[in-house]
Amino acid sequence: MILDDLVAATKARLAKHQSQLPLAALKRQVDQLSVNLKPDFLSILNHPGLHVIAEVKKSSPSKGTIVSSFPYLQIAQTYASAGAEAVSVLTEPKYFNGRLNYLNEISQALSVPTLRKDFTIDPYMIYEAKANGAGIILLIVAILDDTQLKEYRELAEQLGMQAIVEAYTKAEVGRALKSGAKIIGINNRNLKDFHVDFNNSLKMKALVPTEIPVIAESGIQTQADVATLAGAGFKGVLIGETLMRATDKQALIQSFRAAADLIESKPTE
Ligand SMILES: O=C(O)c1ccccc1NCC(=O)[C@H](O)[C@H](O)COP(=O)(O)O
Repeated sequence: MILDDLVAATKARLAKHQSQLPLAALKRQVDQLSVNLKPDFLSILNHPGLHVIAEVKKSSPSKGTIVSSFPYLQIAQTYASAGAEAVSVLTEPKYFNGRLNYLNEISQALSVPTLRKDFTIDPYMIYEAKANGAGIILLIVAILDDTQLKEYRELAEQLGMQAIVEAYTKAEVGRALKSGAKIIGINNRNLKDFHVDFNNSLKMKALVPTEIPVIAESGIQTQADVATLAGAGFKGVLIGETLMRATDKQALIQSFRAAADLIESKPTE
């Protein structure tokens, strides 16, 4: 099963990183970082409207190579100048062709927060995210136990970051809420078989109290999709493949934002 493979590969990578840079040394790097002046992601989501989180992703397990040309910094800069309010950067190397240095360079270049998109399985990876400039990490409910979910989110917050706690099923949404998640991501992609169902996020959103911002993730393709999610009360959309394949990324992000704004400005009946 792909999720097991992803976790196994992450464990091997983690062990390698820990032997190259022990946790104590990584913590010292984090202690020496200058103060983060970027907007806080939770405050961004709490502003009215739907916020676009645009993803920098070269490959994926479900699609293989998405783009052959990958000027990651330029792509991230285009996203931010088009109005994306956060940029997600894949750092998983084996299945997504991601790199930590992409996160580092993009974080340094942008004034919007960056998400370390990876399979967080150990506190070490949270310090690594911080050391490489991330303002947000991802915690996937399906690969963490209840104690890890709570402790890893709290560690991220202590380090001045936010955690998106990602759920796919009703039970996972329940566990995300129980763990005290302040931001919930609902995936439309089943990470066990890659199947994407756009309606999954719409169904699961109803289980989350309205005061907790919810982000819809995966398989978002059109202005109509974005409008539907805005109308359903989502606070964010995480969009990867559609943007990566777009020739005019700026125009596409602007059209998504316009579609969301149109719904926001409609008077309620
Ligand atoms: O994208 C995949 O194939 C994938 C497979 C297994 C685990 C995670 C996977 N993707 C990570 C993501 O969550 C997406 O990159 C993100 O939600 C954006 O999705 P999309 O807009 O469909 O590229």
